[in-house]
Amino acid sequence: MKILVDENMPYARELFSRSGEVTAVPGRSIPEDALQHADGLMVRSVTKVNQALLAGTPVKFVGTATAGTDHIDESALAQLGVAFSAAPGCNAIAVVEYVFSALLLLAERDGFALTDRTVGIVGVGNVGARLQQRLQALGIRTLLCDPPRADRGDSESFQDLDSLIGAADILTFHTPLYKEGPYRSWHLMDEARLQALKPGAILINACRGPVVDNAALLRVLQQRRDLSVVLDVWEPEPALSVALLARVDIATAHIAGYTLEGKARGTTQVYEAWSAYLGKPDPVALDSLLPVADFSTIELHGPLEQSTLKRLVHLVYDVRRDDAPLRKVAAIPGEFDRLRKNYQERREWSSLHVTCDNEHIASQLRALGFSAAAR
Ligand SMILES: NC(=O)c1ccc[n+]([C@@H]2O[C@H](COP(=O)([O-])OP(=O)(O)OC[C@H]3O[C@@H](n4cnc5c(N)ncnc54)[C@H](O)[C@@H]3O)[C@@H](O)[C@H]2O)c1
Ligand SMILES: O=C(O)[C@H](O)[C@H](O)COP(=O)(O)O
Repeated sequence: MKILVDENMPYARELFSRSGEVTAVPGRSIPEDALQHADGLMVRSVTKVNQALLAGTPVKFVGTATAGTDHIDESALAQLGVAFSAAPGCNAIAVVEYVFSALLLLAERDGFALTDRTVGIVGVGNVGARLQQRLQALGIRTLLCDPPRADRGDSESFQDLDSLIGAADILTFHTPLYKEGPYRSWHLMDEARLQALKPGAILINACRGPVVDNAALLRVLQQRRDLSVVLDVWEPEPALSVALLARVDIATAHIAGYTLEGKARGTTQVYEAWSAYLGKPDPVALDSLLPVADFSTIELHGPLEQSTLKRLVHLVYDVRRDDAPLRKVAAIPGEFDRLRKNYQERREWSSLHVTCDNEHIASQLRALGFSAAAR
Protein backbone atom coordinates (compact mmCIF):
# COMPACT_ATOMS: atom_id res chain seq x y z
CA MET A 1 0.00 0.00 0.00
CA LYS A 2 1.21 3.53 -0.77
CA ILE A 3 -0.14 6.26 1.44
CA LEU A 4 0.23 10.03 1.04
CA VAL A 5 -0.10 12.05 4.23
CA ASP A 6 -0.14 15.82 4.74
CA GLU A 7 3.27 16.87 6.09
CA ASN A 8 1.50 18.67 9.01
CA MET A 9 -0.11 15.57 10.48
CA PRO A 10 1.61 14.50 13.71
CA TYR A 11 2.04 10.76 14.24
CA ALA A 12 0.95 10.00 10.65
CA ARG A 13 4.20 8.32 9.58
CA GLU A 14 4.33 6.29 12.80
CA LEU A 15 0.78 4.99 12.39
CA PHE A 16 0.26 4.65 8.63
CA SER A 17 3.60 2.89 8.09
CA ARG A 18 1.99 -0.07 9.91
CA SER A 19 0.08 -0.71 6.67
CA GLY A 20 2.33 0.53 3.90
CA GLU A 21 4.82 2.99 2.48
CA VAL A 22 4.20 6.56 3.69
CA THR A 23 5.12 9.77 1.85
CA ALA A 24 4.57 13.17 3.46
CA VAL A 25 3.44 15.87 1.03
CA PRO A 26 2.57 19.60 1.21
CA GLY A 27 -1.20 19.90 1.66
CA ARG A 28 -1.77 23.01 -0.48
CA SER A 29 -0.15 21.41 -3.54
CA ILE A 30 -0.15 17.61 -3.53
CA PRO A 31 2.39 16.54 -6.21
CA GLU A 32 0.55 14.98 -9.18
CA ASP A 33 3.16 12.26 -9.71
CA ALA A 34 2.81 11.12 -6.07
CA LEU A 35 -0.97 10.81 -6.54
CA GLN A 36 -0.43 8.55 -9.56
CA HIS A 37 0.90 5.82 -7.26
CA ALA A 38 -1.18 6.36 -4.09
CA ASP A 39 -3.78 4.00 -2.64
CA GLY A 40 -4.67 6.27 0.26
CA LEU A 41 -4.61 10.06 0.68
CA MET A 42 -4.71 11.63 4.18
CA VAL A 43 -5.27 15.40 4.16
CA ARG A 44 -5.99 18.39 6.38
CA SER A 45 -8.29 21.32 5.63
CA VAL A 46 -6.01 23.09 3.14
CA THR A 47 -6.31 20.41 0.42
CA LYS A 48 -9.24 20.75 -1.99
CA VAL A 49 -10.21 17.14 -2.65
CA ASN A 50 -12.36 16.90 -5.78
CA GLN A 51 -12.76 15.26 -9.19
CA ALA A 52 -9.88 17.31 -10.63
CA LEU A 53 -7.47 16.06 -7.94
CA LEU A 54 -8.41 12.38 -7.97
CA ALA A 55 -9.77 11.42 -11.41
CA GLY A 56 -7.39 8.99 -13.13
CA THR A 57 -5.47 8.18 -9.93
CA PRO A 58 -5.53 4.84 -8.11
CA VAL A 59 -6.58 6.51 -4.80
CA LYS A 60 -9.28 4.39 -3.15
CA PHE A 61 -9.51 6.03 0.29
CA VAL A 62 -9.39 9.65 1.44
CA GLY A 63 -9.15 10.59 5.10
CA THR A 64 -9.20 14.11 6.53
CA ALA A 65 -7.79 14.59 10.03
CA THR A 66 -10.19 17.49 10.58
CA ALA A 67 -13.68 18.17 11.89
CA GLY A 68 -14.65 20.43 8.98
CA THR A 69 -15.25 18.78 5.59
CA ASP A 70 -16.01 21.77 3.35
CA HIS A 71 -12.72 21.16 1.47
CA ILE A 72 -13.94 17.73 0.37
CA ASP A 73 -16.33 17.16 -2.55
CA GLU A 74 -18.01 14.09 -1.11
CA SER A 75 -20.29 13.55 -4.12
CA ALA A 76 -17.21 13.49 -6.43
CA LEU A 77 -15.62 10.89 -4.14
CA ALA A 78 -18.80 8.78 -4.24
CA GLN A 79 -18.88 9.00 -8.07
CA LEU A 80 -15.25 7.91 -8.24
CA GLY A 81 -15.88 5.05 -5.79
CA VAL A 82 -13.43 6.49 -3.26
CA ALA A 83 -14.10 5.72 0.41
CA PHE A 84 -14.02 8.71 2.77
CA SER A 85 -13.61 9.33 6.46
CA ALA A 86 -13.28 12.53 8.52
CA ALA A 87 -12.39 13.07 12.18
CA PRO A 88 -15.54 14.50 13.81
CA GLY A 89 -14.95 16.09 17.19
CA CYS A 90 -11.18 15.45 17.14
CA ASN A 91 -10.29 19.02 18.13
CA ALA A 92 -13.52 20.19 19.79
CA ILE A 93 -11.91 20.48 23.23
CA ALA A 94 -9.09 22.58 21.76
CA VAL A 95 -11.56 25.05 20.24
CA VAL A 96 -13.52 25.31 23.50
CA GLU A 97 -10.30 26.03 25.40
CA TYR A 98 -9.34 28.66 22.79
CA VAL A 99 -12.71 30.38 23.33
CA PHE A 100 -12.26 30.33 27.12
CA SER A 101 -8.72 31.67 26.84
CA ALA A 102 -10.01 34.58 24.73
CA LEU A 103 -13.06 35.31 26.90
CA LEU A 104 -11.11 35.29 30.16
CA LEU A 105 -8.62 37.71 28.61
CA LEU A 106 -11.31 40.13 27.39
CA ALA A 107 -13.18 39.88 30.71
CA GLU A 108 -10.04 40.88 32.62
CA ARG A 109 -9.21 43.67 30.14
CA ASP A 110 -12.71 45.15 30.23
CA GLY A 111 -13.40 44.40 33.91
CA PHE A 112 -16.52 42.25 33.70
CA ALA A 113 -17.61 38.98 35.23
CA LEU A 114 -18.47 36.25 32.74
CA THR A 115 -21.31 35.22 35.04
CA ASP A 116 -22.95 38.59 34.26
CA ARG A 117 -22.94 37.87 30.54
CA THR A 118 -25.11 35.74 28.24
CA VAL A 119 -23.30 33.63 25.65
CA GLY A 120 -25.06 32.76 22.37
CA ILE A 121 -23.69 29.60 20.76
CA VAL A 122 -24.40 29.17 17.05
CA GLY A 123 -23.86 25.56 16.01
CA VAL A 124 -24.22 23.20 18.95
CA GLY A 125 -22.33 20.13 17.79
CA ASN A 126 -19.05 18.72 19.08
CA VAL A 127 -17.58 22.16 19.82
CA GLY A 128 -20.74 24.07 20.71
CA ALA A 129 -22.14 21.43 23.05
CA ARG A 130 -18.86 21.09 24.95
CA LEU A 131 -18.63 24.87 25.21
CA GLN A 132 -22.16 24.99 26.60
CA GLN A 133 -21.33 22.33 29.22
CA ARG A 134 -18.24 24.18 30.41
CA LEU A 135 -19.95 27.58 30.50
CA GLN A 136 -22.81 26.06 32.48
CA ALA A 137 -20.31 24.52 34.90
CA LEU A 138 -19.29 28.11 35.72
CA GLY A 139 -22.90 29.27 36.02
CA ILE A 140 -22.76 31.32 32.79
CA ARG A 141 -26.07 31.66 30.93
CA THR A 142 -26.13 30.25 27.40
CA LEU A 143 -28.55 30.56 24.47
CA LEU A 144 -28.42 28.07 21.64
CA CYS A 145 -29.03 28.22 17.88
CA ASP A 146 -28.84 25.06 15.78
CA PRO A 147 -31.56 24.81 13.12
CA PRO A 148 -30.60 21.27 11.95
CA ARG A 149 -30.89 19.96 15.52
CA ALA A 150 -34.10 21.91 16.10
CA ASP A 151 -35.59 20.49 12.88
CA ARG A 152 -34.71 16.97 14.02
CA GLY A 153 -36.94 17.53 17.06
CA ASP A 154 -34.03 17.62 19.50
CA SER A 155 -35.30 18.22 23.05
CA GLU A 156 -32.76 21.02 23.73
CA SER A 157 -34.23 24.52 23.67
CA PHE A 158 -33.08 26.32 20.51
CA GLN A 159 -33.73 29.83 19.23
CA ASP A 160 -33.26 31.43 15.83
CA LEU A 161 -30.09 33.40 15.09
CA ASP A 162 -31.77 36.82 15.17
CA SER A 163 -33.14 36.14 18.66
CA LEU A 164 -29.63 35.24 19.82
CA ILE A 165 -28.21 38.40 18.27
CA GLY A 166 -30.79 40.45 20.15
CA ALA A 167 -30.10 38.79 23.50
CA ALA A 168 -26.47 37.64 23.65
CA ASP A 169 -23.57 39.72 25.01
CA ILE A 170 -21.17 37.21 23.49
CA LEU A 171 -21.92 35.43 20.21
CA THR A 172 -19.70 32.52 19.19
CA PHE A 173 -19.89 30.58 15.90
CA HIS A 174 -19.31 26.82 15.62
CA THR A 175 -21.14 25.75 12.45
CA PRO A 176 -19.84 23.91 9.41
CA LEU A 177 -19.45 26.00 6.24
CA TYR A 178 -22.37 25.24 3.92
CA LYS A 179 -22.35 27.31 0.73
CA GLU A 180 -25.89 26.27 -0.17
CA GLY A 181 -28.86 24.25 1.05
CA PRO A 182 -31.42 24.76 3.81
CA TYR A 183 -28.76 25.39 6.46
CA ARG A 184 -26.54 27.64 4.38
CA SER A 185 -23.97 29.20 6.70
CA TRP A 186 -21.98 31.22 4.14
CA HIS A 187 -22.20 34.87 5.32
CA LEU A 188 -24.61 33.81 8.05
CA MET A 189 -23.35 36.88 9.86
CA ASP A 190 -23.99 39.53 7.20
CA GLU A 191 -23.83 43.32 7.53
CA ALA A 192 -27.40 43.71 8.84
CA ARG A 193 -26.81 41.11 11.54
CA LEU A 194 -23.44 42.59 12.46
CA GLN A 195 -25.09 45.99 12.87
CA ALA A 196 -27.76 44.35 15.06
CA LEU A 197 -25.26 43.08 17.65
CA LYS A 198 -25.91 44.42 21.15
CA PRO A 199 -23.87 47.47 22.27
CA GLY A 200 -20.51 46.22 23.58
CA ALA A 201 -21.03 42.69 22.23
CA ILE A 202 -18.21 40.22 21.68
CA LEU A 203 -18.21 38.28 18.38
CA ILE A 204 -16.13 35.11 18.05
CA ASN A 205 -15.56 33.12 14.88
CA ALA A 206 -13.58 29.90 15.28
CA CYS A 207 -15.37 27.77 12.67
CA ARG A 208 -14.85 28.87 9.04
CA GLY A 209 -13.97 32.39 7.84
CA PRO A 210 -16.84 32.91 5.36
CA VAL A 211 -19.49 32.22 8.04
CA VAL A 212 -18.91 35.91 8.88
CA ASP A 213 -18.86 38.32 5.91
CA ASN A 214 -15.35 39.73 6.50
CA ALA A 215 -15.75 42.78 4.22
CA ALA A 216 -18.98 43.69 6.03
CA LEU A 217 -17.30 43.11 9.40
CA LEU A 218 -14.57 45.60 8.52
CA ARG A 219 -17.15 48.20 7.48
CA VAL A 220 -19.11 47.68 10.70
CA LEU A 221 -15.99 47.85 12.88
CA GLN A 222 -15.05 51.16 11.22
CA GLN A 223 -18.32 52.58 12.56
CA ARG A 224 -18.83 50.64 15.76
CA ARG A 225 -15.94 50.92 18.22
CA ASP A 226 -18.03 49.29 20.96
CA LEU A 227 -17.73 45.76 19.53
CA SER A 228 -14.97 43.30 20.41
CA VAL A 229 -14.03 40.62 17.91
CA VAL A 230 -12.05 37.38 18.11
CA LEU A 231 -11.18 35.79 14.77
CA ASP A 232 -9.34 32.51 14.35
CA VAL A 233 -10.63 31.99 10.81
CA TRP A 234 -10.68 34.41 7.90
CA GLU A 235 -12.25 35.11 4.55
CA PRO A 236 -10.17 34.28 2.62
CA GLU A 237 -7.29 32.23 4.01
CA PRO A 238 -4.36 32.45 3.87
CA ALA A 239 -4.56 35.96 2.29
CA LEU A 240 -6.64 37.57 5.04
CA SER A 241 -7.59 41.24 5.18
CA VAL A 242 -4.81 43.04 7.04
CA ALA A 243 -7.14 46.02 7.54
CA LEU A 244 -9.63 43.77 9.32
CA LEU A 245 -6.91 42.13 11.40
CA ALA A 246 -5.84 45.56 12.64
CA ARG A 247 -9.39 46.18 13.90
CA VAL A 248 -10.01 42.91 15.77
CA ASP A 249 -9.15 42.32 19.41
CA ILE A 250 -7.74 38.81 19.10
CA ALA A 251 -6.47 37.46 15.79
CA THR A 252 -5.02 34.00 15.19
CA ALA A 253 -4.04 31.89 12.17
CA HIS A 254 -6.72 29.18 12.19
CA ILE A 255 -5.15 27.39 15.13
CA ALA A 256 -8.06 27.14 17.58
CA GLY A 257 -8.07 23.36 17.14
CA TYR A 258 -4.29 22.96 17.28
CA THR A 259 -3.67 21.23 20.59
CA LEU A 260 -1.36 18.25 20.36
CA GLU A 261 -4.24 16.10 21.62
CA GLY A 262 -6.60 17.51 18.97
CA LYS A 263 -4.18 16.91 16.12
CA ALA A 264 -3.23 13.45 17.40
CA ARG A 265 -6.92 12.51 17.72
CA GLY A 266 -7.45 13.64 14.12
CA THR A 267 -4.63 11.40 12.90
CA THR A 268 -5.70 8.39 14.99
CA GLN A 269 -9.35 8.72 13.90
CA VAL A 270 -8.45 8.59 10.19
CA TYR A 271 -5.85 5.87 10.79
CA GLU A 272 -8.48 3.74 12.54
CA ALA A 273 -10.93 4.33 9.64
CA TRP A 274 -8.20 3.41 7.12
CA SER A 275 -7.23 0.22 8.93
CA ALA A 276 -10.92 -0.77 9.19
CA TYR A 277 -11.28 -0.04 5.44
CA LEU A 278 -8.40 -2.45 4.82
CA GLY A 279 -10.22 -5.08 6.90
CA LYS A 280 -7.54 -5.00 9.63
CA PRO A 281 -8.99 -2.78 12.39
CA ASP A 282 -6.19 -1.35 14.53
CA PRO A 283 -7.47 0.79 17.44
CA VAL A 284 -4.91 3.27 18.83
CA ALA A 285 -4.66 4.41 22.47
CA LEU A 286 -4.11 8.17 22.29
CA ASP A 287 -2.26 8.31 25.64
CA SER A 288 0.39 5.94 24.29
CA LEU A 289 1.35 8.59 21.70
CA LEU A 290 1.37 11.77 23.79
CA PRO A 291 4.41 13.05 25.70
CA VAL A 292 4.14 14.40 29.25
CA ALA A 293 3.17 18.11 29.30
CA ASP A 294 5.63 20.86 30.34
CA PHE A 295 3.46 21.62 33.38
CA SER A 296 1.70 18.58 34.74
CA THR A 297 0.79 19.30 38.40
CA ILE A 298 -0.13 22.42 40.34
CA GLU A 299 -1.59 23.24 43.79
CA LEU A 300 -4.51 25.67 43.97
CA HIS A 301 -5.12 27.32 47.36
CA GLY A 302 -8.42 29.10 47.96
CA PRO A 303 -11.55 29.47 45.87
CA LEU A 304 -11.86 29.22 42.11
CA GLU A 305 -12.59 32.83 41.24
CA GLN A 306 -12.63 34.14 37.66
CA SER A 307 -9.18 35.71 38.08
CA THR A 308 -7.79 32.41 39.41
CA LEU A 309 -9.37 30.45 36.60
CA LYS A 310 -7.88 32.90 34.09
CA ARG A 311 -4.39 32.35 35.47
CA LEU A 312 -4.88 28.58 35.47
CA VAL A 313 -6.24 28.55 31.91
CA HIS A 314 -3.49 30.83 30.68
CA LEU A 315 -0.84 28.65 32.29
CA VAL A 316 -1.90 25.94 29.85
CA TYR A 317 -2.81 28.19 26.91
CA ASP A 318 -2.77 31.97 26.61
CA VAL A 319 -4.22 32.97 23.23
CA ARG A 320 -1.92 36.03 23.11
CA ARG A 321 0.97 33.74 22.23
CA ASP A 322 -0.77 33.18 18.85
CA ASP A 323 -2.13 36.71 18.35
CA ALA A 324 1.15 38.64 18.43
CA PRO A 325 3.02 36.54 15.81
CA LEU A 326 0.13 36.79 13.33
CA ARG A 327 -0.01 40.58 13.65
CA LYS A 328 3.72 40.76 12.84
CA VAL A 329 3.61 38.72 9.64
CA ALA A 330 0.05 38.73 8.29
CA ALA A 331 0.88 40.94 5.29
CA ILE A 332 3.74 38.68 4.14
CA PRO A 333 2.72 35.98 1.64
CA GLY A 334 3.31 32.46 2.98
CA GLU A 335 3.63 33.48 6.64
CA PHE A 336 0.08 32.47 7.67
CA ASP A 337 0.83 28.90 6.61
CA ARG A 338 4.31 29.04 8.14
CA LEU A 339 2.87 29.96 11.56
CA ARG A 340 0.52 26.99 11.32
CA LYS A 341 3.23 24.59 10.14
CA ASN A 342 5.68 25.58 12.91
CA TYR A 343 3.03 25.69 15.64
CA GLN A 344 4.52 25.61 19.13
CA GLU A 345 3.25 22.64 21.13
CA ARG A 346 0.02 23.35 22.94
CA ARG A 347 -1.76 21.01 25.36
CA GLU A 348 -5.31 20.63 26.63
CA TRP A 349 -6.38 21.51 30.18
CA SER A 350 -6.70 17.82 30.99
CA SER A 351 -2.88 17.60 30.85
CA LEU A 352 -2.71 19.72 34.04
CA HIS A 353 -3.50 17.96 37.33
CA VAL A 354 -4.76 20.46 39.92
CA THR A 355 -4.76 19.67 43.63
CA CYS A 356 -7.18 21.94 45.49
CA ASP A 357 -8.78 22.60 48.90
CA ASN A 358 -11.96 20.59 48.67
CA GLU A 359 -14.06 18.25 46.58
CA HIS A 360 -16.46 21.01 45.52
CA ILE A 361 -13.66 22.91 43.74
CA ALA A 362 -12.18 19.68 42.39
CA SER A 363 -15.49 18.66 40.83
CA GLN A 364 -15.90 22.14 39.33
CA LEU A 365 -12.43 21.89 37.81
CA ARG A 366 -13.17 18.43 36.45
CA ALA A 367 -16.41 19.74 34.90
CA LEU A 368 -14.25 22.33 33.16
CA GLY A 369 -11.93 19.65 31.79
CA PHE A 370 -8.95 19.81 34.17
CA SER A 371 -7.73 16.74 35.92
CA ALA A 372 -8.31 17.59 39.61
CA ALA A 373 -8.54 16.17 43.13
CA ALA A 374 -8.97 17.55 46.67
CA ARG A 375 -5.88 17.57 48.94
N1 LIG B 1 -10.77 26.86 13.99
C1 LIG B 1 -10.49 25.58 14.09
O1 LIG B 1 -9.37 25.20 14.29
C2 LIG B 1 -11.62 24.58 14.00
C3 LIG B 1 -11.51 23.36 14.70
C4 LIG B 1 -12.58 22.46 14.64
C5 LIG B 1 -13.70 22.73 13.87
N2 LIG B 1 -13.74 23.90 13.17
C6 LIG B 1 -14.93 24.22 12.36
O2 LIG B 1 -16.02 24.32 13.25
C7 LIG B 1 -17.12 23.60 12.73
C8 LIG B 1 -17.89 23.01 13.88
O3 LIG B 1 -17.12 22.00 14.49
P1 LIG B 1 -17.83 20.81 15.27
O4 LIG B 1 -16.77 19.81 15.55
O5 LIG B 1 -18.63 21.31 16.40
O6 LIG B 1 -18.81 20.26 14.14
P2 LIG B 1 -20.15 19.44 14.34
O7 LIG B 1 -20.52 18.94 13.00
O8 LIG B 1 -20.00 18.49 15.45
O9 LIG B 1 -21.22 20.54 14.80
C9 LIG B 1 -21.72 21.52 13.95
C10 LIG B 1 -23.11 21.91 14.43
O10 LIG B 1 -23.55 23.03 13.66
C11 LIG B 1 -24.93 22.83 13.36
N3 LIG B 1 -25.29 23.62 12.19
C12 LIG B 1 -25.22 23.27 10.88
N4 LIG B 1 -25.63 24.28 10.11
C13 LIG B 1 -25.98 25.29 10.95
C14 LIG B 1 -26.47 26.60 10.72
N5 LIG B 1 -26.70 27.07 9.50
N6 LIG B 1 -26.72 27.37 11.81
C15 LIG B 1 -26.49 26.91 13.06
N7 LIG B 1 -26.02 25.67 13.32
C16 LIG B 1 -25.76 24.87 12.26
C17 LIG B 1 -25.05 21.33 13.17
O11 LIG B 1 -26.40 20.91 13.30
C18 LIG B 1 -24.15 20.80 14.25
O12 LIG B 1 -24.84 20.57 15.46
C19 LIG B 1 -16.51 22.54 11.79
O13 LIG B 1 -17.38 22.22 10.74
C20 LIG B 1 -15.27 23.19 11.29
O14 LIG B 1 -15.52 23.84 10.07
C21 LIG B 1 -12.74 24.83 13.22
O1 LIG C 1 -11.85 21.56 10.71
C1 LIG C 1 -10.96 21.42 11.50
O2 LIG C 1 -10.77 20.36 12.11
C2 LIG C 1 -10.03 22.56 11.82
O3 LIG C 1 -10.38 23.69 11.13
C3 LIG C 1 -8.59 22.18 11.70
O4 LIG C 1 -7.94 22.52 12.89
C4 LIG C 1 -7.93 22.89 10.58
O5 LIG C 1 -6.56 22.62 10.61
P1 LIG C 1 -5.78 22.22 9.28
O6 LIG C 1 -6.44 20.99 8.77
O7 LIG C 1 -5.94 23.34 8.31
O8 LIG C 1 -4.38 21.98 9.71
